[in-house]
Amino acid sequence: MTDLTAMPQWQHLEALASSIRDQHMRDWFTQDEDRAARMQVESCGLYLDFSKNRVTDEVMQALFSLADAQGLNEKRQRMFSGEAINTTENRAVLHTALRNFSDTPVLVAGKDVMPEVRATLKKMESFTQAVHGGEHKGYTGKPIKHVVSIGIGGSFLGPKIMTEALSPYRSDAVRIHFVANVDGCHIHDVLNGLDHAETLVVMSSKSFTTQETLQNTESAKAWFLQQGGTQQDVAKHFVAVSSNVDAAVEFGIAKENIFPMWDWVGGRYSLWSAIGLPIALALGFANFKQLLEGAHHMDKHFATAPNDRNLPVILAMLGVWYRNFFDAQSHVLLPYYHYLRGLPAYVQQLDMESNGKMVTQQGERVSYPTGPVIWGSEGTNGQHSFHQLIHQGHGIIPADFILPLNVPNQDDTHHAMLASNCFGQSQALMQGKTYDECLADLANKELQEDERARLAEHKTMPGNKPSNTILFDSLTPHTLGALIAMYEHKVFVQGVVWQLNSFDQWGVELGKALGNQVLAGIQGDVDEAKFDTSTQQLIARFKHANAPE
Ligand SMILES: O=P(O)(O)OC[C@H]1O[C@H](O)[C@H](O)[C@@H](O)[C@@H]1O
Repeated sequence: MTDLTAMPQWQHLEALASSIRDQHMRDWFTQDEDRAARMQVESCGLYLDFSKNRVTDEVMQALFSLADAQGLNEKRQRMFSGEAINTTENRAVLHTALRNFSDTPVLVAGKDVMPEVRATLKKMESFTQAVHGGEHKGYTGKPIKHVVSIGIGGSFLGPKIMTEALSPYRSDAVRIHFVANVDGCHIHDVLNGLDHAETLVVMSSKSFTTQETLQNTESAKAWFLQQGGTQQDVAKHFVAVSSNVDAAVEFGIAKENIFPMWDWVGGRYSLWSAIGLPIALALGFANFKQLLEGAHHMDKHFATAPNDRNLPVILAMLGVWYRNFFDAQSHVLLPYYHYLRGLPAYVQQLDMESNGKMVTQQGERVSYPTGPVIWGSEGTNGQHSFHQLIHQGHGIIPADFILPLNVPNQDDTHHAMLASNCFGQSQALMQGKTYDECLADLANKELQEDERARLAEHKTMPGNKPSNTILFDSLTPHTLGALIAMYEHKVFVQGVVWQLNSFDQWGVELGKALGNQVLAGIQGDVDEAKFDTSTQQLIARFKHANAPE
């Protein structure tokens, strides 16, 4: 494989980066009245203004050439058609099949997966309707009023964050609660006060081997039995979602209560599968289906739109530009919508678990930076804390501002303030405030000249800080589906450019394995001498603090 950094497309980008490094976006906007009108795209209900980026038309074309040279078209086609592009686990990558509402079959090793996908959706629909309609009753005959969703990682973030984002669509039929952490405080707080006879537990684990989820489900089961349920009643109150059906049955979940998924669905891409059951239970199946349809819409856009009109491709290549040619270490997501406050955490797993890698598909060490740190939180809160660093800190942190143009049940003044803060921040980041402007502001102050100069230096904002602004009419399930799929495909495109396998997660696997070994150490099942001395002393302290009196 050619070294990425030796490719002519890469070197051309390096030259372009040097040539524009000292230019300011502020001047570009003044000199080019059409800039904003040219650098905008709209599709699937999402509008993107990417004009506040440190790019010229020539840079964008050069970025697209790099994507093409890296085989984006062919690799995208291979993903959609079910080839085993996850080459370290020899798996297809088909979250797109889970939301495929076309008639096109999707083959994995020669077998069409669509009939199974449709059958599982049907099962989810019937189950959701039975719970909401009161036909699925608890063991005492009471209807289900509370759903406790247990899972972690992709089996938690998608259901939790999508449900939260679509709060205005929540069904009154049930209340949903999420438990992820193995920290007992979490499950204790959630179960405390619930009536076991009207509670349904949805246990979600693709692998059915995840320690946290197994333990939390055991604790929920113990609580259920302690409250008066019997082993026989468990079937009415516990269902599971897993690709490991045998392990789920062995664990004690009735076979008919298991919603299948498949190894070609990655954990962080799984909300579209039966892992989304808690979303359907919280919002109703019709809304869950709308979410899938929005994502399908984005899939079609991603597969067919030319690069310069293609939302995921544009976002991905801007990210490559800053990561590789401007040394940006991180990327910040700023949703200006309280219900979408979980988006940074969602994209954190999606992006960092996918592209936080240093070895190419061919097993060679990369010689260039790959996935950035993803972080962020809701606006306007961040403006009163970490935005300081984005405005005046060292280096650049590209930002995505995300705002619904309409919000349900809200005061117009609040929303106008929210929007003006959002637009005002991206404007401030772009234009900054010059030393001379700051000096002029201090002109009337009774200060010595050198003091005035010193203060002006502190107040100067360099500007030239890049951002995208993503707007949509209101956050419907359809729009949210499109938004999430857009970020999924952005991550895919970057993985293609960086030559990574975006679909495995060996780093996480090691942590899981070592965690289990340490547990065996704490429980006295293995010789502690096998651990390093630091780990030994930590275990010893823990044991001492927990020793029986
Ligand atoms: O669904 P499970 O098999 O329980 O896995 C839950 C999570 O486990 C790991 O930490 C993986 O890195 C995640 O991608 C996955 O979502």
